[in-house]
Amino acid sequence: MKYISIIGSTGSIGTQTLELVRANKDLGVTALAAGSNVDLLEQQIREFHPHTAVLYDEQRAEELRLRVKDLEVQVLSGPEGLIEAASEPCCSLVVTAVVGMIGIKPTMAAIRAKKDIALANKETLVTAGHLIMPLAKEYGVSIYPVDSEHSAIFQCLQGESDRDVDSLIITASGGPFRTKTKEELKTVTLKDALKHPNWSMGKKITIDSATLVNKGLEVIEARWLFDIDFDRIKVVVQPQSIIHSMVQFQDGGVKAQLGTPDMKLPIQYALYYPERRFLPGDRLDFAALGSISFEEPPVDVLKGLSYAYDAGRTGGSMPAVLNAANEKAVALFLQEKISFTEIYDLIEDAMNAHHVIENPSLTEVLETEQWVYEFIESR
Ligand SMILES: NC(=O)C1=CN([C@@H]2O[C@H](COP(=O)(O)OP(=O)(O)OC[C@H]3O[C@@H](n4cnc5c(N)ncnc54)[C@H](OP(=O)(O)O)[C@@H]3O)[C@@H](O)[C@H]2O)C=CC1
Ligand SMILES: CC(=O)[C@@H](O)[C@H](O)COP(=O)(O)O
Ligand SMILES: [Mn+2]
Repeated sequence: MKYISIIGSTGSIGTQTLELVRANKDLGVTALAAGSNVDLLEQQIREFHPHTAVLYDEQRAEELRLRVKDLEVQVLSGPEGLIEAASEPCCSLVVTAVVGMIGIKPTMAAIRAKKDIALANKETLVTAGHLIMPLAKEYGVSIYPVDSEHSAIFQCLQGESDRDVDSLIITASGGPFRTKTKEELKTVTLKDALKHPNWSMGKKITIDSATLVNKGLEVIEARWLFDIDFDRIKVVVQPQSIIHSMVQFQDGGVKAQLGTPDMKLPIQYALYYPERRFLPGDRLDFAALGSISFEEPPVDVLKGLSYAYDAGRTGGSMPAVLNAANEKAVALFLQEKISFTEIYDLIEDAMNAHHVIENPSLTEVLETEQWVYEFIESR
């Protein structure tokens, strides 16, 4: 039996992870954590019987405590609750499926408790990769990528030697605004931005795909996961999202991982690595597909990717600035308080105003996040 904890169990990645638990009798759940969705977390507790359940929101946690008092489950709240869920003694792997920098501390706690990590929460590596990767090494913990592109690269790298790798080629769908002009982008709506062409995901990452910030975050995530320079990480638009990413080798050969757009494959690969398991679902029908195409990323219009290369190459606290400004800007866009293109303005202004801290500590990363929020609020 393999026991897992899921931080962010009520979201897109969390619920798909639980579908896999439901389908595989050798998986069990020790802890489930979410933000405020009391109804769904109650259902999940009744079905999966974790020892620990966490709602970040203390009031909702109190409501949950009353609702599940017939069960043997401890209900916790707040940042300490997330840390406890991530360090549950019986679990061997933590799925980090929470959205945003709130994932940093539970991920570090899980590593210190010697849990392997199935990492979906890319914001943690983007902002604190310089702390997370050495910590994982120190504690002998594996970090398995769940993000589809990074899982694809990880799959392509199996059986290969690092010294034979020339470059990583991350594919991008281009999002719903792939072919828009700068002028057209000014009038797009929230509804337009939430229509991802290929993937069904949480709202924040769906907006990030539309701005190309998602691809930028993924470039920085790849830099940490695969310990490779930015010059050797390339991005190509592959609008059908059939090729999930590729690795080019020194001899010119290229390996790609292909599949239908279904996150259950990368999640399952991370849960069972190095074993592959049967997974029901549609299979690719190449003849019916006819063709797959490639394009240059439209970096002059969708500026998220360029910001990320700049932030990544600058290093230090700059990726945290990019990420925090984006998290705040996307939240404002989702509340329809700013326009789509103002997401770029907020990121650019925050990055321009920031004085970089080299090799920031965790405290400095979190202070940088706070500085960005205050900077944006004071504008
Ligand atoms: N969805 C996808 O297909 C993919 C997602 N990812 C990455 O995975 C992560 C999760 O994305 P996704 O599943 O789409 O996001 P969702 O918005 O669907 O889910 C987010 C989850 O995080 C929980 N959460 C939010 N705030 C807190 C908090 N303060 N404390 C505890 N839990 C909290 C939510 O709980 P509640 O429901 O209560 O708000 C929910 O369970 C992101 O980093 C994303 O970039 C990467 C690749 C693909
Ligand atoms: C499923 C997944 O991993 C997402 O990150 C997805 O890749 C988003 O697609 P684009 O950012 O390429 O539109
Ligand atoms: Mn991805």
